[in-house]
Amino acid sequence: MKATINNIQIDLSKPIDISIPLTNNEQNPIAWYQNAPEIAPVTMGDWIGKVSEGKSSTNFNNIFFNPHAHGTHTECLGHITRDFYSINHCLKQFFFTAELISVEPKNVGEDLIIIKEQIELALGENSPEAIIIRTLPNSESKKHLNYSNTNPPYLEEAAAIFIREKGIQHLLIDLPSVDKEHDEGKLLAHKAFWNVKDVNQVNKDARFNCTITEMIYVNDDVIDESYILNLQFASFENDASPSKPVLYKIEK
Ligand SMILES: N[C@@H](CC(=O)c1ccccc1NC=O)C(=O)O
Repeated sequence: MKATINNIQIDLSKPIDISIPLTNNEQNPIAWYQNAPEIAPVTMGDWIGKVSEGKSSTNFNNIFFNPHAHGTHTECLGHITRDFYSINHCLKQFFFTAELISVEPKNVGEDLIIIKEQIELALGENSPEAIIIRTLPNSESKKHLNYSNTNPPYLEEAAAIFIREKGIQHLLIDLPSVDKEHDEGKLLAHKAFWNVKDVNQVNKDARFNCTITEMIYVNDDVIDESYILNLQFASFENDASPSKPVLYKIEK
């Protein structure tokens, strides 16, 4: 099935899924000092919600997980504000022009940092609605890592300001955070991207409709270029929700 969006043609039968599957074992990626997610049958007395156990006609699992800690998720500025803002209210459109770029974070002291100049160079003249940042090296282990206390790479504040000033509304990255793991709550890149000046009293010109998606994984065979992004998430009324970003190649 092909679709033409403005003058752009995409093939809906060729989705490129850049989400990470969520499982209930140690193979699942983990961040922020959590244990693995739990997916297990409901039990009531000696009844167990699992067909293979012989008592239930259906498989009927409870799931316990944390959107920020356990995989691909999309968040709104409610992630850092005193007041409650929900991703389900902030994000009401789901198709965007997008640019995939690959960058190798730079060694600065003990940190690995993505700097403004790298984003600027990789974007060139492009002004997409969404930017997808694939960090190099692009090890498959990103789908299984326990990031806790590993000080993963992050975006410098100037890079986040640059992305905001470019008018880019959606930022997707294959790391657990756009900010340094232990930063005493400074959250410089989050604040810069959303233009949040005071988390206790959100300014009117904060970017309420902009989102950050973390812990994606983009396979090596997907090349850096322009795509159409379909950014979907489960309709949780929460600052963040597990999400399923999907790319479509632009057919020339
Ligand atoms: N860096 C923050 C913590 C932080 O960023 C964070 C903590 C728990 C869950 C998610 C977090 N950030 C996600 O982008 C701090 O050190 O206070």
